[in-house]
Amino acid sequence: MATKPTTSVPLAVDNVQALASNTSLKAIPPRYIRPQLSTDQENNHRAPHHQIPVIDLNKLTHQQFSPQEMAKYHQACQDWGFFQLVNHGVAEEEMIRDVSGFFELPLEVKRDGCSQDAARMEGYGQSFVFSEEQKLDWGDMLFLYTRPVLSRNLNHWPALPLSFRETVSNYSLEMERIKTLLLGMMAKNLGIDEEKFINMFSDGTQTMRMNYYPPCLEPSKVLGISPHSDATGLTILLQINEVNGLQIRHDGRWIPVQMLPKALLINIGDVLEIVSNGRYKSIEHRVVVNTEKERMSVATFHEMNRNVAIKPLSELILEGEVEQYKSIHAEEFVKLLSSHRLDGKNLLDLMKLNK
Ligand SMILES: O=C(O)CCC(=O)C(=O)O
Ligand SMILES: [Fe+2]
Repeated sequence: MATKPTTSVPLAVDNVQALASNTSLKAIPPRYIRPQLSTDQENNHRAPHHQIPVIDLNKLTHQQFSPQEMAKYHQACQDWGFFQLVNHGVAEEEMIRDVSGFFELPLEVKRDGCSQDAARMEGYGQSFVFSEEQKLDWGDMLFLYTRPVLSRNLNHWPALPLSFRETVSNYSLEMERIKTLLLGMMAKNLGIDEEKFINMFSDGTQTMRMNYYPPCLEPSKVLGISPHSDATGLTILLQINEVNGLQIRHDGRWIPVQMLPKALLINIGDVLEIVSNGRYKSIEHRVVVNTEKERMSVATFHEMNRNVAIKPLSELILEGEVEQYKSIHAEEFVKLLSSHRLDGKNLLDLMKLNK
Protein backbone atom coordinates (compact mmCIF):
# COMPACT_ATOMS: atom_id res chain seq x y z
CA MET A 1 0.00 0.00 0.00
CA ALA A 2 1.35 3.44 -0.89
CA THR A 3 2.23 5.58 2.09
CA LYS A 4 0.11 8.71 2.33
CA PRO A 5 2.20 11.89 2.23
CA THR A 6 3.07 13.62 5.49
CA THR A 7 1.75 17.18 5.63
CA SER A 8 2.84 20.13 7.73
CA VAL A 9 -0.83 20.96 8.37
CA PRO A 10 -2.21 19.16 11.42
CA LEU A 11 -4.91 16.60 10.57
CA ALA A 12 -8.26 16.35 12.34
CA VAL A 13 -8.90 13.15 14.29
CA ASP A 14 -11.69 11.70 16.47
CA ASN A 15 -12.53 13.09 19.86
CA VAL A 16 -11.19 10.55 22.36
CA GLN A 17 -13.55 11.42 25.20
CA ALA A 18 -16.48 10.64 22.87
CA LEU A 19 -14.78 7.47 21.60
CA ALA A 20 -14.12 6.23 25.14
CA SER A 21 -17.69 6.82 26.27
CA ASN A 22 -19.15 4.95 23.29
CA THR A 23 -20.56 1.84 24.99
CA SER A 24 -20.70 -0.14 21.75
CA LEU A 25 -16.92 0.17 21.31
CA LYS A 26 -15.57 -3.34 21.88
CA ALA A 27 -11.93 -2.85 20.86
CA ILE A 28 -9.50 0.04 20.65
CA PRO A 29 -9.05 1.28 17.04
CA PRO A 30 -5.62 0.20 15.71
CA ARG A 31 -4.33 3.75 15.33
CA TYR A 32 -4.11 4.04 19.13
CA ILE A 33 -2.34 0.73 19.74
CA ARG A 34 1.40 0.85 20.50
CA PRO A 35 3.07 -2.55 20.08
CA GLN A 36 6.28 -1.44 21.82
CA LEU A 37 4.49 -0.73 25.09
CA SER A 38 4.33 -4.22 26.61
CA THR A 39 8.13 -4.64 26.65
CA ASP A 40 8.50 -1.17 28.19
CA GLN A 41 6.13 -2.11 30.96
CA GLU A 42 7.92 -5.37 31.70
CA ASN A 43 11.15 -3.43 32.12
CA ASN A 44 9.42 -1.03 34.47
CA HIS A 45 8.37 -3.75 36.87
CA ARG A 46 12.03 -4.35 37.44
CA ALA A 47 12.79 -0.65 37.96
CA PRO A 48 13.84 0.31 41.47
CA HIS A 49 11.37 2.53 43.26
CA HIS A 50 12.42 6.14 42.66
CA GLN A 51 10.72 9.34 43.63
CA ILE A 52 11.47 12.64 41.94
CA PRO A 53 12.87 15.48 44.09
CA VAL A 54 10.55 17.75 46.10
CA ILE A 55 11.54 21.42 46.41
CA ASP A 56 10.11 23.81 48.98
CA LEU A 57 9.71 27.27 47.43
CA ASN A 58 9.65 28.90 50.89
CA LYS A 59 13.16 27.67 51.46
CA LEU A 60 14.39 29.20 48.20
CA THR A 61 12.88 32.63 48.49
CA HIS A 62 11.72 33.65 51.95
CA GLN A 63 12.97 34.10 55.50
CA GLN A 64 13.41 30.36 55.66
CA PHE A 65 16.04 30.51 52.86
CA SER A 66 18.22 27.44 52.97
CA PRO A 67 21.50 26.88 51.09
CA GLN A 68 20.82 23.13 51.28
CA GLU A 69 17.48 23.59 49.48
CA MET A 70 19.25 25.69 46.80
CA ALA A 71 21.75 22.87 46.30
CA LYS A 72 18.89 20.37 46.10
CA TYR A 73 17.21 22.59 43.50
CA HIS A 74 20.40 22.71 41.39
CA GLN A 75 20.70 18.93 41.57
CA ALA A 76 17.04 18.44 40.65
CA CYS A 77 17.56 20.58 37.50
CA GLN A 78 20.80 18.81 36.62
CA ASP A 79 20.04 15.20 37.40
CA TRP A 80 16.28 14.94 36.97
CA GLY A 81 14.98 17.87 34.90
CA PHE A 82 11.77 17.38 36.91
CA PHE A 83 10.71 18.13 40.47
CA GLN A 84 7.61 18.74 42.58
CA LEU A 85 7.25 22.22 44.05
CA VAL A 86 5.54 22.66 47.42
CA ASN A 87 4.67 25.78 49.44
CA HIS A 88 4.27 27.75 46.21
CA GLY A 89 1.24 29.75 47.37
CA VAL A 90 -0.75 29.26 44.15
CA ALA A 91 -4.48 28.81 44.77
CA GLU A 92 -5.49 25.81 42.66
CA GLU A 93 -9.16 25.34 43.57
CA GLU A 94 -10.67 27.59 40.88
CA MET A 95 -8.58 26.00 38.14
CA ILE A 96 -9.56 22.53 39.33
CA ARG A 97 -13.24 23.50 39.34
CA ASP A 98 -13.30 25.28 35.96
CA VAL A 99 -11.03 22.98 33.96
CA SER A 100 -13.01 19.91 35.07
CA GLY A 101 -16.20 21.90 34.46
CA PHE A 102 -15.11 22.57 30.88
CA PHE A 103 -14.27 18.94 30.08
CA GLU A 104 -17.61 17.80 31.54
CA LEU A 105 -19.56 19.92 29.01
CA PRO A 106 -21.23 18.10 26.07
CA LEU A 107 -18.94 17.60 23.06
CA GLU A 108 -20.82 20.06 20.80
CA VAL A 109 -20.58 22.81 23.41
CA LYS A 110 -16.84 22.28 23.77
CA ARG A 111 -16.31 22.15 20.01
CA ASP A 112 -18.53 25.07 19.07
CA GLY A 113 -17.29 27.24 21.91
CA CYS A 114 -13.59 26.97 21.13
CA SER A 115 -12.99 25.41 17.73
CA GLN A 116 -9.42 24.71 16.73
CA ASP A 117 -7.19 26.97 14.66
CA ALA A 118 -5.03 24.39 12.91
CA ALA A 119 -2.13 26.73 12.17
CA ARG A 120 -1.70 27.96 15.75
CA MET A 121 -3.03 24.66 17.15
CA GLU A 122 -5.11 26.81 19.45
CA GLY A 123 -8.49 25.60 20.70
CA TYR A 124 -10.06 22.24 21.55
CA GLY A 125 -9.03 19.03 19.77
CA GLN A 126 -5.79 17.16 19.18
CA SER A 127 -2.41 18.36 18.06
CA PHE A 128 0.72 17.23 16.31
CA VAL A 129 -1.02 14.77 13.97
CA PHE A 130 0.64 15.09 10.57
CA SER A 131 0.16 11.74 8.85
CA GLU A 132 -2.50 9.05 8.46
CA GLU A 133 -0.06 6.42 9.74
CA GLN A 134 0.95 8.22 12.90
CA LYS A 135 -0.07 6.57 16.20
CA LEU A 136 -2.63 8.61 18.10
CA ASP A 137 -2.71 9.68 21.73
CA TRP A 138 -5.53 8.55 24.02
CA GLY A 139 -6.46 12.09 25.00
CA ASP A 140 -7.98 15.43 24.00
CA MET A 141 -6.72 18.87 24.81
CA LEU A 142 -7.58 22.53 24.95
CA PHE A 143 -4.61 24.69 23.94
CA LEU A 144 -4.61 28.43 24.66
CA TYR A 145 -2.23 31.36 24.26
CA THR A 146 -2.36 33.07 27.65
CA ARG A 147 0.47 35.66 27.64
CA PRO A 148 1.29 38.31 26.58
CA VAL A 149 -2.30 39.30 27.28
CA LEU A 150 -2.59 40.75 23.76
CA SER A 151 -1.93 37.31 22.24
CA ARG A 152 -5.19 35.96 23.72
CA ASN A 153 -7.78 35.05 21.15
CA LEU A 154 -11.01 34.72 23.08
CA ASN A 155 -12.64 32.88 20.15
CA HIS A 156 -10.80 29.83 21.46
CA TRP A 157 -11.41 30.52 25.15
CA PRO A 158 -14.44 28.66 26.54
CA ALA A 159 -17.30 30.91 27.62
CA LEU A 160 -18.43 28.13 29.97
CA PRO A 161 -18.05 27.56 32.87
CA LEU A 162 -18.85 31.25 33.36
CA SER A 163 -15.81 31.89 35.55
CA PHE A 164 -13.38 29.99 33.24
CA ARG A 165 -11.77 33.02 31.57
CA GLU A 166 -11.21 34.94 34.78
CA THR A 167 -9.85 31.85 36.52
CA VAL A 168 -7.36 31.12 33.73
CA SER A 169 -6.35 34.75 33.60
CA ASN A 170 -5.60 34.83 37.36
CA TYR A 171 -3.78 31.52 37.21
CA SER A 172 -1.71 32.70 34.25
CA LEU A 173 -0.42 35.62 36.33
CA GLU A 174 0.43 33.28 39.18
CA MET A 175 2.38 31.06 36.79
CA GLU A 176 4.33 34.11 35.66
CA ARG A 177 5.21 34.82 39.29
CA ILE A 178 6.43 31.27 39.93
CA LYS A 179 8.36 31.18 36.64
CA THR A 180 10.21 34.38 37.53
CA LEU A 181 11.10 33.14 41.03
CA LEU A 182 12.34 29.82 39.70
CA LEU A 183 14.42 31.40 36.93
CA GLY A 184 15.99 33.84 39.38
CA MET A 185 17.06 31.02 41.70
CA MET A 186 18.27 29.02 38.72
CA ALA A 187 20.52 31.93 37.65
CA LYS A 188 21.96 32.06 41.19
CA ASN A 189 22.70 28.36 41.07
CA LEU A 190 24.31 28.67 37.64
CA GLY A 191 26.37 31.67 38.76
CA ILE A 192 24.98 34.02 36.10
CA ASP A 193 23.32 37.44 36.25
CA GLU A 194 19.85 37.00 37.72
CA GLU A 195 18.24 40.05 36.13
CA LYS A 196 19.63 39.31 32.69
CA PHE A 197 18.39 35.72 32.87
CA ILE A 198 14.91 36.73 34.02
CA ASN A 199 14.75 39.38 31.28
CA MET A 200 15.56 36.81 28.61
CA PHE A 201 12.21 35.22 29.44
CA SER A 202 10.16 38.31 30.27
CA ASP A 203 7.24 38.99 27.93
CA GLY A 204 7.86 35.57 26.40
CA THR A 205 4.85 33.64 25.16
CA GLN A 206 2.97 31.65 27.78
CA THR A 207 0.64 28.90 26.58
CA MET A 208 -1.51 26.35 28.39
CA ARG A 209 -2.30 22.83 27.36
CA MET A 210 -5.25 21.42 29.27
CA ASN A 211 -5.24 17.64 28.95
CA TYR A 212 -8.06 15.14 29.30
CA TYR A 213 -7.19 11.43 29.15
CA PRO A 214 -10.31 9.25 29.36
CA PRO A 215 -10.26 5.75 30.89
CA CYS A 216 -9.54 3.01 28.37
CA LEU A 217 -10.71 -0.60 27.90
CA GLU A 218 -7.13 -1.71 27.25
CA PRO A 219 -4.88 0.81 28.98
CA SER A 220 -1.70 -1.22 28.59
CA LYS A 221 -1.90 -0.82 24.80
CA VAL A 222 -2.25 2.97 24.51
CA LEU A 223 -0.57 6.18 25.68
CA GLY A 224 -2.32 9.35 26.85
CA ILE A 225 0.54 11.38 25.44
CA SER A 226 3.49 10.13 23.38
CA PRO A 227 7.00 10.30 24.83
CA HIS A 228 8.32 13.83 24.32
CA SER A 229 10.34 16.57 25.92
CA ASP A 230 8.73 20.03 26.12
CA ALA A 231 9.97 22.40 23.41
CA THR A 232 9.83 25.36 25.74
CA GLY A 233 11.78 27.07 28.51
CA LEU A 234 10.04 26.00 31.69
CA THR A 235 6.84 23.98 32.18
CA ILE A 236 4.64 24.13 35.27
CA LEU A 237 2.11 21.32 35.52
CA LEU A 238 -1.00 21.24 37.66
CA GLN A 239 -2.72 17.90 38.17
CA ILE A 240 -6.45 18.60 38.16
CA ASN A 241 -7.64 15.41 39.81
CA GLU A 242 -6.03 12.71 41.92
CA VAL A 243 -5.39 10.39 38.95
CA ASN A 244 -1.66 9.83 38.41
CA GLY A 245 -0.29 8.62 35.07
CA LEU A 246 2.72 10.75 34.20
CA GLN A 247 5.99 8.85 33.77
CA ILE A 248 9.41 10.37 33.23
CA ARG A 249 12.48 8.80 31.68
CA HIS A 250 15.31 8.54 34.16
CA ASP A 251 18.42 6.37 33.77
CA GLY A 252 16.78 4.62 30.81
CA ARG A 253 13.61 3.67 32.74
CA TRP A 254 10.11 5.07 32.98
CA ILE A 255 9.52 6.36 36.52
CA PRO A 256 5.89 6.96 37.57
CA VAL A 257 5.29 10.31 39.28
CA GLN A 258 3.18 10.17 42.46
CA MET A 259 1.91 13.72 42.84
CA LEU A 260 1.85 15.14 46.36
CA PRO A 261 -1.38 16.93 47.31
CA LYS A 262 -1.33 20.59 46.15
CA ALA A 263 2.16 20.30 44.63
CA LEU A 264 3.03 21.68 41.19
CA LEU A 265 5.28 19.72 38.90
CA ILE A 266 8.08 21.66 37.24
CA ASN A 267 10.18 20.57 34.29
CA ILE A 268 13.07 21.91 32.27
CA GLY A 269 12.23 22.35 28.58
CA ASP A 270 14.44 22.07 25.49
CA VAL A 271 15.13 25.82 25.40
CA LEU A 272 16.60 25.80 28.92
CA GLU A 273 18.72 22.81 27.99
CA ILE A 274 20.09 24.78 25.03
CA VAL A 275 20.61 28.03 26.96
CA SER A 276 22.40 26.20 29.79
CA ASN A 277 24.55 24.39 27.19
CA GLY A 278 23.26 21.05 28.46
CA ARG A 279 23.90 21.65 32.18
CA TYR A 280 20.18 21.36 32.81
CA LYS A 281 18.38 18.63 30.88
CA SER A 282 14.91 18.51 29.38
CA ILE A 283 13.59 15.04 30.09
CA GLU A 284 11.29 12.81 28.08
CA HIS A 285 7.94 12.04 29.64
CA ARG A 286 4.69 10.31 28.68
CA VAL A 287 1.27 9.57 30.15
CA VAL A 288 -0.31 6.17 30.77
CA VAL A 289 -4.04 5.70 31.34
CA ASN A 290 -6.22 3.27 33.32
CA THR A 291 -9.57 1.48 33.06
CA GLU A 292 -11.31 3.39 35.86
CA LYS A 293 -11.04 7.14 35.75
CA GLU A 294 -9.98 10.02 33.53
CA ARG A 295 -6.78 12.01 34.21
CA MET A 296 -6.76 15.78 33.79
CA SER A 297 -3.80 18.14 33.88
CA VAL A 298 -2.81 21.65 32.84
CA ALA A 299 0.69 22.25 31.51
CA THR A 300 1.76 25.92 31.39
CA PHE A 301 4.66 26.50 29.00
CA HIS A 302 6.98 29.52 29.22
CA GLU A 303 8.99 30.54 26.19
CA MET A 304 11.89 32.94 25.86
CA ASN A 305 11.31 36.49 24.71
CA ARG A 306 10.92 36.43 20.92
CA ASN A 307 13.66 39.06 20.45
CA VAL A 308 16.34 36.94 22.05
CA ALA A 309 18.16 34.26 20.03
CA ILE A 310 17.96 30.78 21.52
CA LYS A 311 21.57 29.67 22.01
CA PRO A 312 23.95 28.54 24.74
CA LEU A 313 24.78 31.46 27.05
CA SER A 314 28.44 32.41 26.62
CA GLU A 315 28.81 32.68 30.43
CA LEU A 316 27.98 29.00 30.67
CA ILE A 317 30.59 27.81 28.20
CA LEU A 318 33.51 27.29 30.50
CA GLU A 319 37.14 27.18 29.47
CA GLY A 320 37.85 24.07 27.47
CA GLU A 321 34.15 23.55 26.68
CA VAL A 322 32.37 24.05 23.36
CA GLU A 323 28.85 25.03 22.40
CA GLN A 324 26.69 21.93 22.29
CA TYR A 325 23.75 23.46 20.41
CA LYS A 326 23.10 25.66 17.39
CA SER A 327 21.73 29.15 17.70
CA ILE A 328 18.19 29.63 16.41
CA HIS A 329 15.84 32.56 16.26
CA ALA A 330 12.72 32.08 18.41
CA GLU A 331 10.38 32.39 15.39
CA GLU A 332 12.31 29.66 13.57
CA PHE A 333 12.15 27.43 16.62
CA VAL A 334 8.37 27.81 16.82
CA LYS A 335 8.10 26.92 13.11
CA LEU A 336 10.22 23.84 13.68
CA LEU A 337 8.04 22.84 16.62
CA SER A 338 4.73 23.25 14.85
CA SER A 339 5.79 21.05 11.93
CA HIS A 340 7.05 18.07 13.96
CA ARG A 341 5.08 15.37 15.71
CA LEU A 342 5.89 14.70 19.37
CA ASP A 343 8.62 12.11 19.32
CA GLY A 344 11.08 11.90 22.17
CA LYS A 345 13.73 14.62 22.01
CA ASN A 346 13.51 14.94 18.22
CA LEU A 347 13.61 18.73 18.19
CA LEU A 348 16.66 18.96 20.43
CA ASP A 349 18.43 16.39 18.29
CA LEU A 350 18.06 18.75 15.33
CA MET A 351 19.65 21.50 17.41
CA LYS A 352 22.67 19.49 18.59
CA LEU A 353 26.18 20.24 17.37
CA ASN A 354 28.95 17.64 17.80
CA LYS A 355 26.52 14.70 17.55
O1 LIG B 1 -0.65 15.14 31.75
C1 LIG B 1 0.52 15.18 32.05
O2 LIG B 1 0.91 14.91 33.19
C2 LIG B 1 1.59 15.54 31.06
C3 LIG B 1 1.22 16.58 30.07
C4 LIG B 1 2.35 16.96 29.18
O3 LIG B 1 3.40 16.37 29.19
C5 LIG B 1 2.21 18.09 28.26
O4 LIG B 1 1.09 18.63 28.16
O5 LIG B 1 3.22 18.47 27.64
FE1 LIG C 1 5.01 17.57 28.25
